[in-house]
This record gives sequence, structure tokens and C-alpha cells, in this order.
Amino acid sequence: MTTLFTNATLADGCVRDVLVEGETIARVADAGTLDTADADADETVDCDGKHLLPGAIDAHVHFREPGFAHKEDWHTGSRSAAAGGVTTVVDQPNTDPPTVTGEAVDEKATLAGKSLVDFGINGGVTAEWDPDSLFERPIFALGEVFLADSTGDMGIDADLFADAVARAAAEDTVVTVHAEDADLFDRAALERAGDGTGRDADVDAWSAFRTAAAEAAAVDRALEVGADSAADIHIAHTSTPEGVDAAASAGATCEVTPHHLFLSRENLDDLGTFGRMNPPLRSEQRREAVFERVADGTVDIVATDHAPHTRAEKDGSVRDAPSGVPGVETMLPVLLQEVRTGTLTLERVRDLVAATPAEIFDVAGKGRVDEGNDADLVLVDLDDAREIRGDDLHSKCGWTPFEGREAVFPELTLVRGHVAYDARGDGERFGDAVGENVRA
Ligand SMILES: NC(=O)N[C@@H](CC(=O)O)C(=O)O
Ligand SMILES: [Zn+2]
Ligand SMILES: [Zn+2]
Repeated sequence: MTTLFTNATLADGCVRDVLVEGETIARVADAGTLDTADADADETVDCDGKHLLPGAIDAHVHFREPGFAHKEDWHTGSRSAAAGGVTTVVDQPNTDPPTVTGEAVDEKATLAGKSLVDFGINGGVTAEWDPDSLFERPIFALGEVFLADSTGDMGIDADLFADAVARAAAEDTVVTVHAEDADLFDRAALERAGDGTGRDADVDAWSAFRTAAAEAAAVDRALEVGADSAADIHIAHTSTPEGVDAAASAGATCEVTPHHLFLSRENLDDLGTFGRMNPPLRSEQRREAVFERVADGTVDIVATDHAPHTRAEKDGSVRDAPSGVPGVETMLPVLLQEVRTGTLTLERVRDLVAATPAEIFDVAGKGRVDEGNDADLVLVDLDDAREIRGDDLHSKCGWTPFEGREAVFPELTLVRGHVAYDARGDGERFGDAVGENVRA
């Protein structure tokens, strides 16, 4: 299949003709220089006034298979990704069984055969991990390695963490760290919480419980251990400016989630337990400070920590509702809204969700609209914004913490030249399960 995209504005603002031959971007040329006849194109897509972006790489998702397919699965999660312009996802190890052995990686890779988008499968660490069999597999990275319990209770002790980091460094593998130090949690704050449930739960107590100091201390510890082994440390879902600054000054990389970018403790009255996640939402002041660091380049990437739970599961008190919110389908759309309002540039967004994740995790042939790269492409019309509605999204969980927020969704998403999502004209269509393991 040969598709010619004409008059497409790329992230750098240049207007180009882009020729896709099979699964590859064959040509990127000045607008008007490639015509359908020369290109022998099967289809020509006039992109006049629209932007053609590289498919986003979401370095942090939980698609919940095996073990928790009632929350999400590779089919629903990857459809949600495609509908949000994400063409590569990286799945985390807190599944059942946890992805801590080669055999568990193989089982998850089979399940990922349902994926509409490309994927990476991370290896995980628990006391039962089997690094020899794990590193025999094409794992994407090691992590998230939990320094405190979160969903799945995979928190590990300091000695095991140091061993795992040393082994990852020896295997030239990035270590993604869930950096919270439970010794610095304020348990009294949680004990004081009320008994409301769901949207009436006292979730501000969760932010008071899992303190910013707990993140800062764990980030510092992760960076020290990483330095001892000359390992590549990547801090997951960094929620505080202190955590971002510590990672940046140590030469490590960090990610921020859309919920820590756009939501704060001030949203918890509305969200209730639908705003409970680890690490928790922080003050409006810290949210603004983190946003500044995303805009100014201190933060390396945005990744969603897409962590769906059912509405029924979330309908508990602040103490017993599960932590986590979905986000894979809304990440690019909410960032594109910031381009519309001028708080972020399109090139910055391209770097945050595509070019830099590809660099950090060494994903060849992805992250930019360049000749020879995979034809992972997202067509968007920045003038076509609409409100986010949970009912319109495709995650199995059926809700979003961004309900009502204005955003720009893709018209078309290609994964290596295959149509994964097409909302041009009326209705929407999804492609086939063409997803491949980017490490295999
Ligand atoms: N972030 C969360 O609150 N939850 C994540 C696990 C994690 O990323 O800690 C989940 O898998 O539910
Ligand atoms: Zn985590
Ligand atoms: Zn996570």
C-alpha cells in the first residue's frame, strides 16, 4: 500500500509531502513536489491545514493482562492507544503472574498478539524474579521497579534494588523506578481520613499520606544506587519539582504523567477516588512547577501510567479503592490543547511523547517523521477540539479523570503504515492486530 500525504504541516511547522510505501516513510519532500502519478500512490490524503505527527510512544502503560483483564486487555487498551495517537506502548510488570521471569514475558508476548499498536514488554523485580531467564528475552526495560508498594504490592528492599540495578547496568538495560519511600508516608494523615466512598471519598488524605518528601527521598536513593552501578535510571511518574530537579541534576531521565501535569489536590473534591493514584496528586503550586519543567525541557518525556480500574472497584473509601487512572487515549489530545492555547509548542509535544522516548529507550526507526522511519503517523486538525467524554473513550474501564476537558483527538493513526484508527468522515474504524514487539 502506497499513501501520499500532501501539504501536511509537520511538528517543526514545515509543510511537506510525505510518501508512505508499505510500512516505511519513503519520502519527505517539500509540499507540491510529489504528485500522485509519480508516487504511484494507491491513496492521496490532502492534509492542507492539518498536522502530521509521529505516532506517540507511551513508555508507561498497564494493560492488565494476564490476570486483570476485567480492567483492560491488549485489545481494548491498544484500541484506546490508537484512538489517542499512541502507536507504541510499554507494558509494566505488575500483572498476574508478575513479569519477573522469562516464562511470564513469553505469556504476555502471546497476549500482546491482540495489540493494534507496537509494544515493549518490561521485565519486573520481586524476591521471586529470575534475571537469567528474564534477560534472555527481548525485554524493553527493567521496571517499573517499585521502591514502595503500589497496585500489585511489588515493593522490594534496598539490597534487592541494588542487585537489580547492577544487573540491568550489566545488561545495558534502562531501569524505570517507582520512587516513593514508605518510611516517609504520613500514616496519621490517612487514619484521620473520613469514610466517604467514590466521589465522596476524602482523597486529599491520600496526597497527605504519600508525601512529596517520600518521593524526593526515594528519587535520591534511586539516583545514588544508579550512580554506584553506572546504570541508566529513569524515574517513573515524577510528581514533584523536587523529584524532577534531582533526576535532572544527576543525569537521569524522568517522566511526568498528564494527571500530574493537569490535575492537583484542588480537583479531588470532584474526582474522589477517581483521583487516587500513586504517587498522588500534589498541590496546585507543585503542579505548576512541574508544568514549567515540562515546558522548559527539564522533564524528558510525558508518559501516562495508564492504570485502569473499574468504576465499581473505585467506588470504595480513600483507604480501600485501588490507585490508578486511565490516560493512554487522552495524553496526546490534552497536550495538543496546550499547543492551541500556546503554553506548549508542537515541537516540544513531539519531543515529549515521541522523539525523546525513542531516544531514551533506544527505539530505532520511531519518534520522528523522517525518511526511512516506521510509518507511525498521526493526522490531527488543531482547529478541531472537543470535550473529553468517558463514554467516547475505548478503555475497558469506561471513565477518565479528564471528563469535560477540551482536547484535540486524531483523525487518523497509522502503525507502520497500517491504519490503526480512522475517524475521517462519520463514525470511527479500527485496524487489525498488527502490533509488533519493538525489541524482538
Ligand atoms: N500508579 C498507580 O496508582 N497505579 C498503577 C501502579 C503504579 O504505577 O504504581 C497501577 O498499575 O494501578
Ligand atoms: Zn508506579
Ligand atoms: Zn505504573
